[in-house]
This record gives sequence, structure tokens and C-alpha cells, in this order.
Amino acid sequence: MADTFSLQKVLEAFRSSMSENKEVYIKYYIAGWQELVSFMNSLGNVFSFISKDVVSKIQILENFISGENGSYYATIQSMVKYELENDLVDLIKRDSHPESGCRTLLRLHRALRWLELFLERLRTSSEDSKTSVMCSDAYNESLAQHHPWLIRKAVGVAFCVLPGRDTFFDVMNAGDHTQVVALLGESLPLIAEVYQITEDLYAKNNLLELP
Ligand SMILES: CCCCCCCC/C=C\CCCCCCCC(=O)N[C@@H](COP(=O)(O)O)[C@H](O)/C=C/CCCCCCCCCCCCC
Repeated sequence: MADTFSLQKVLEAFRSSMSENKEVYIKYYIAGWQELVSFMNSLGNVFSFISKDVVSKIQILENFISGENGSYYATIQSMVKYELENDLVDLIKRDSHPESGCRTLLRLHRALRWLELFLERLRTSSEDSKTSVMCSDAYNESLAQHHPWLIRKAVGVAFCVLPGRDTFFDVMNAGDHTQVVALLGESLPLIAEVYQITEDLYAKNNLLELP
């Protein structure tokens, strides 16, 4: 994907990630994340500890996709089946498979819920709404429950230097504010669907609390 961030590209990646029978292609799922990382990198060094974590998780999944068992990593569904059937997932504590595809994707999956909540707040925000408040409310409702105190504090500091709402709307490169709101309205159900499919799959296989 090209350099300039656009919400449309994120939308396209998540749209492409969904197959006709509602499986989720990992390749496009991580392409969506890659696009989001390019946006976060443009926000400055204070966010680099976050983007580094996302990049390392993308890399782990890319290595699986391009590895000798890559065909099993085509979709989240095929990955879960393959890793579980072959005992490749640490279920209780991190041990012989500390970086399985399942636990790595779970971290991005939880972050996708944050993204959904944040974008929904942005979509329905008013001119005087603060991005730091929208971001941290979405964070507290989702990812924060899975992060230790130190990370929560560091994230709180990063939220304080977030650009304002207008800048967010501009960097989405989707036209004027009305057009951005419309595109968000189109994107959110898609992101929510990808999230829910993954959530149901992980719940069904008892994978939602992987260490
Ligand atoms: C205008 C476009 C809309 C907004 C675009 C936002 C772009 C955001 C891009 C990425 C979001 C953050 C994704 C964070 C993934 C975190 C995964 C995670 O939970 N990792 C932790 C656990 O991993 P393991 O240790 O178990 O391997 C890890 O410990 C965390 C490390 C760093 C902290 C992550 C904090 C996430 C905060 C989410 C808010 C980001 C705010 C971005 C500003 C827009």
C-alpha cells in the first residue's frame, strides 16, 4: 500500500479480509493494521512504543504466512484449526509456543475493538469533542482490561499529545467532515463484523484469554 494514510485504504483492507463464507483472510487483516501503523507513525515518537508492538505482531503473522506451513495461515479460521490440532498454542501459560499465531492475532483482535469504539466516538463527536477523551474512553472500555498498570500509564501519557479532532478528520484523506463521517458510517459495520466473527471463533475455541 502507498505511503499516504487514508481511511479508505483501511476500509478496503478489512473489506478484502472477509471471504464470501465469512472467513477472515489474515493477509488483508494485517494489511489494514499496516495502514493504521503508518498513520500512527506520523503522530510522532511518543507513539513509537505502540507502533513497534503492532509491527512486531504483524511480522510474526507474516512469518507464518510466508513459512513452510503458510497455507494453514490463509484465514483466521484455518490458523485456529491448524494450531489447535497440532498443539501449537500455549493455552495456560507461555511456554513452548510463546508466539503462536492465535495469541498474536488475539492481541490485534482486542485492539480492533478499541479502534471500533474510538472511530464510533469520532463519527458521532461534536466540534468541541476531545480526541484524548474519545481515545481513552475507548481504551478503558476495551484494551485497558488486558494491560498492566505501567502500560496503561504510558498509554495515558500518549493520549495527552494526540492531535485534535480536525487533524484526525483531515488525515483520513476522505474529503470534508461530512464525507469523513459518511465513510466512517460505512467502515464501522465492516470492522465490527470482522471483529465479531473473530470474537465468536475465539470464544467457541476458548481462546479469548490466551497468555
Ligand atoms: C484517523 C484514523 C483513525 C485512527 C487510527 C488509529 C491508528 C491506531 C493504530 C494502532 C492502534 C494501537 C494498537 C495497539 C495494539 C496493542 C496490542 C497489545 O495489546 N499489546 C500488548 C500485549 O502484547 P503482549 O505483551 O502480550 O505480546 C503490549 O504489551 C502493548 C504494548 C504497547 C501498548 C499498546 C497500547 C494500545 C493503545 C491503543 C491506543 C492507540 C492510540 C493511537 C492514536 C490514534
